[in-house]
Amino acid sequence: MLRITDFKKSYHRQPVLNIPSLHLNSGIHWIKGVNGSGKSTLLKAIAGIIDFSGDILLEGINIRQQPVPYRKSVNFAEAEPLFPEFLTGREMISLFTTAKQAPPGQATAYLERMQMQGYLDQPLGGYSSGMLKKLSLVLAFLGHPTLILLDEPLITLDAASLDMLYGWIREKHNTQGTSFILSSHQAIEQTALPVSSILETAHQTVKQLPG
Ligand SMILES: Nc1ncnc2c1ncn2[C@@H]1O[C@H](COP(=O)(O)OP(=O)(O)OP(=O)(O)O)[C@@H](O)[C@H]1O
Repeated sequence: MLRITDFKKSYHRQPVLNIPSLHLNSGIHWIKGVNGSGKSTLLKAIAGIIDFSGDILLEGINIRQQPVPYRKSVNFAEAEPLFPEFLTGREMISLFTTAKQAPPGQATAYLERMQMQGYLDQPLGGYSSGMLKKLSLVLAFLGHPTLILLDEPLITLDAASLDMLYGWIREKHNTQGTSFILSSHQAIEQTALPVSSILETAHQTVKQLPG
């Protein structure tokens, strides 16, 4: 599903990640590692929003040579989402529905299940961190991506929303074959999510362990 080769990333000439080769099969992958070990950097590179050297291919689509089809195949929810404060939740949903060519009714179903209808018309500047998190997660599920990247999706969610999110991941994976890479500092129980592999960032590289 995802193939990374000769990957190198530095910030201000300071090396952060060096991954000679990494191949992920279709599945749900959990990325863990201590603070500052490079989890967000790896997810942002796979999402195509930061520069790096090397190659990333998703189902054979090269991030550099075919950037538009590649970006259409990947959805990303950041750890601490930042949205324009003057837009409403409904406007963000509308933008992403168009950009991701989401089928009619898809967003509404997610919004109802997360009980977000009551504040969708408020400007995002007034959203709490949990409300922003839920919005970013709904946006990441829109359309039919091959891969969904979720950076720290579990933080700031209440227990009911967390159960809902686990259900969405299982459902999207089982019904559409969507793969996931999600970072989390807290352990993910196999009963909540069937984890195919664990990726551990340490010593400027990534080690893959069985799930
Ligand atoms: N924009 C940036 N400019 C400079 N250095 C950065 C930048 N972003 C990340 N870094 C550095 O890269 C390294 C990896 O950071 P990254 O955010 O990827 O780690 P992380 O594993 O996601 O951390 P955390 O668990 O704390 O979220 C850190 O040393 C960090 O200081």
